[in-house]
Amino acid sequence: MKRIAIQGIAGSFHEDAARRYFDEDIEVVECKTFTTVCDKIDNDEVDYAVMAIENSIAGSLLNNYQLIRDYHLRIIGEIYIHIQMNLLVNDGVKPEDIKDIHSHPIALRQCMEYIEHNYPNAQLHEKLDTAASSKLVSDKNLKDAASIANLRSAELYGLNVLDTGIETNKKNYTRFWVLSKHGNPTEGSNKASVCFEVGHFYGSLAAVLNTFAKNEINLTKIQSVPKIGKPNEYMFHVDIEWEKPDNYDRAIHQVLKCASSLSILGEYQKGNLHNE
Ligand SMILES: O=C(O)C(=O)C[C@]1(C(=O)O)C=C[C@@H](O)C=C1
Repeated sequence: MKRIAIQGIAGSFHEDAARRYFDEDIEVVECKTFTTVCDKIDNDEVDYAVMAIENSIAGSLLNNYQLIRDYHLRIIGEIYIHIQMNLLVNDGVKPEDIKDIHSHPIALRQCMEYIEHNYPNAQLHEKLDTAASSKLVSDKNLKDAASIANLRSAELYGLNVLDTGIETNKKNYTRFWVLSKHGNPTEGSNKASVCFEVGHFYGSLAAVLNTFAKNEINLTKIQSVPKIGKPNEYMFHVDIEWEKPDNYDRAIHQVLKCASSLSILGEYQKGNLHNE
């Protein structure tokens, strides 16, 4: 059975992403931090990892770009999960009892309008993941607290659903990458994630982007990530898609001539969007 590392515990969105991507029996290895996730792949303790890279409301997880580069991990796939948030409580807890709300910081951000409108005086507590907040509320049998998490965590930890669909924007998606230590391009790849640096002179970034355009390569995301310890220096991470593999090969060849460094982090199949 494949072993998959995630940041978080059973019932988190990471677990959901892992189970949906592999669509077979997997063993989920729970980790406290993303660094532990990377260590586990590096030490061959797991076969793959699933890692959130961006959310349609909260934006990119910049530190995860850095980790993937530092650990030389390969991106072998991606999956988009439709994120729906729920307010979960123990038996007998009513809305007026709630003084504390526990969740992952990004999940709290996704529900801020609801919280401010319904629980303006509640104390917010940031936890490592949404499921850990449900587990805490349940384990301690808190009668004045709620967690914000998904429905599976309510089932797993025996909580009741007080309110559902509480995220501010209903088009709330998180994109997860599937990572491995080694890995060849996935068969039938039509997407790649690459990162590069350019010199500090006019037109250097434009030259790289024009090379993609000229070769009919569709740029789906560009993200600049600061280089730690080197002020004003950035790595550019781009996601690109193609219809004809030859166009991709030619574009990469040409980019090598105009970028000062180029790494291909992974070539994989464009991910599907999964609804809850
Ligand atoms: O806390 C969880 O359940 C997670 O899987 C983490 C996470 C994230 O990192 O953004 C995943 C999806 C949601 O956007 C909220 C939280």
